[in-house]
This record gives sequence, C-alpha cells and structure tokens, in this order.
Amino acid sequence: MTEPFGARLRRAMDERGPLCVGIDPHASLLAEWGLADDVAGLERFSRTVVAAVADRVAVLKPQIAFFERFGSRGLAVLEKSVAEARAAGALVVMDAKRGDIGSTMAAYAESFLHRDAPLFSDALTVSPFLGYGSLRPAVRAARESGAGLFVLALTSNPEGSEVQHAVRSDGRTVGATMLAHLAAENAGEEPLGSFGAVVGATLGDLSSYDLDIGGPLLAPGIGAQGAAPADLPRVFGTAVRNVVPNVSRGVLRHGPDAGALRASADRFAEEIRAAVAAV
Ligand SMILES: O=c1ccn([C@@H]2O[C@H](COP(=O)(O)O)[C@@H](O)[C@H]2O)c(=O)[nH]1
Repeated sequence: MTEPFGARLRRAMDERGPLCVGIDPHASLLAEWGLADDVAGLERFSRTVVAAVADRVAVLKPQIAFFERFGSRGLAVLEKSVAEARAAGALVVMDAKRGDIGSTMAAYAESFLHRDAPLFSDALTVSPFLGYGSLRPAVRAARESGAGLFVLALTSNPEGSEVQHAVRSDGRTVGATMLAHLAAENAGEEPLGSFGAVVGATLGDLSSYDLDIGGPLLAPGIGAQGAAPADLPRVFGTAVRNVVPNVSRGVLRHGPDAGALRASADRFAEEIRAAVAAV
C-alpha cells in the first residue's frame, strides 16, 4: 500500500522546506529565455526547471494550461517533465483545476490520480464550485492511489471573493464551507491529511477562517502577484506550518541559467523558513 500523499508531503516539507516551484511556461517567459514559442521551446523550458530545482524543493507544480496550448505534443512534454520531477524526488502537484459531475469527474480522476495514467501526479488541484460532493470520485481515486487533492477554497485572485466570500443560508461563507469539508476528509489522518485547500497568500488576514483543516494549504500568490514570504504568518497564523507556498514567475524569471534558477529558489526557501520559524 502506497504511503498517503499527506505523509509524503509532510516528510518532504520537513526535509526540503515547504517551497513549491511552479512550472508555468508563459509565452512571455519563453521569449525572455530566448526560446521559441513552440514545442521545442516548451520542452527546453520545462526540462531546465526540473533539472535545476527538482532535487531540492518539496513540490513542483506544473500549470497544465501552458502545456495544453501545444496540444498532444505539449502534453507529451508534460508527461516527461512529471516523470523527471518525481524521479528527482520532488512531489508533483498537477495544477489542472478540474471540476465536473459524476462519471466525468471520475474520468478526470482517472487521468491524473490512477497510478498507471500517463499524467499520474502526487496531487491534483480541483474546483469544488459544482458542489463539494461532485468531487467524490476524485477523493475516492486519491485515497485508492495514495495521492492527494488541493481544493480551491480561497483563491489568490481578487475576482474569487464574489463566489468564495458569498454567505450561505447557514451563515458560513462558501470558502469556509470548503475548508470544513476538507477538515472532515482529513479527520484522524497523521501526520498530515492528503486533502488540502488552495488559499492565496495575497488575501491578508484570514483569522476569521478556520484554516486548521488537518491537511496542507497550497498558497499561490508569492512573487508576481505581490505577496511575499514575510506575509505568510500574518495571513495564515499558526496554520502556517502546513502551508506550501507556491512561487512560479518569481523564480522562473531568473532563467534560463540553471544556477540562477536554483539561487532564486534557495532565496525564497530561506525567506519562507525564516518567516515560518518566527511564528
Ligand atoms: O488561487 C490560485 C490558484 C492557482 N494559482 C496558480 O498558481 C500559479 C501562480 O503563478 P505566479 O507566477 O507565481 O503568479 C499559476 O499557475 C496560477 O494558475 C494561482 O495563482 N492562484
């Protein structure tokens, strides 16, 4: 039986620090790296990032949209990058934000969470806005394969609040309801549950939310979106110890030199370590 994602993530965070580096091959970054906006450029970019940091960060998070742009050949590059990242010891969170109903959700789960799937990943981002219960097939698949989920709860973008801060008839916000579902999913799991939430590092003080869900909190928004490692304690309070801070463009803009990418990841990792240690 495979060790659950939450336990593997806890160990990786303890050994390597919690930083998650994104693999987001924006067209503008390909240009800045002197690469063509084609499949060869995509492959060079993605493999460079993996080679530079997969042996030192806990998590790599490819953003599937930037690979899908190139159709099946882009997805082939993604498959290779996932395999290389995992072989180097990083956990891979596939940022695909999948969300659908019933058998369609089950098919998405099969694509990313079944061990023999070409794009099998340690965890997958999913959208609960068709109702948390619609994610049940993904929860089941993750449990079966020892993978994890990161459920969008309080996203880093300003537009997210019109849905996520909306107050339900029971007085709870939609975001708080997602966090409560995840806390129930993780109940009794030690040292960390496998069902995480996406909670933006850009959101300011979140003390009105119960972030203690017994699972990880994936926190995008550091770097290009304006948040900094030093913000983490203010945003997350004591839950900061379960936070996986994501930086994509903030690291990637230092490429294509592998040493410069590594140095940038190391700087973010050190700033995060110092911020978390202060709590
Ligand atoms: O709430 C969310 C959920 C996901 N993301 C994704 O994270 C990265 C952030 O990239 P940066 O370059 O560090 O801004 C990107 O893939 C987003 O799709 C997010 O930003 N916010």
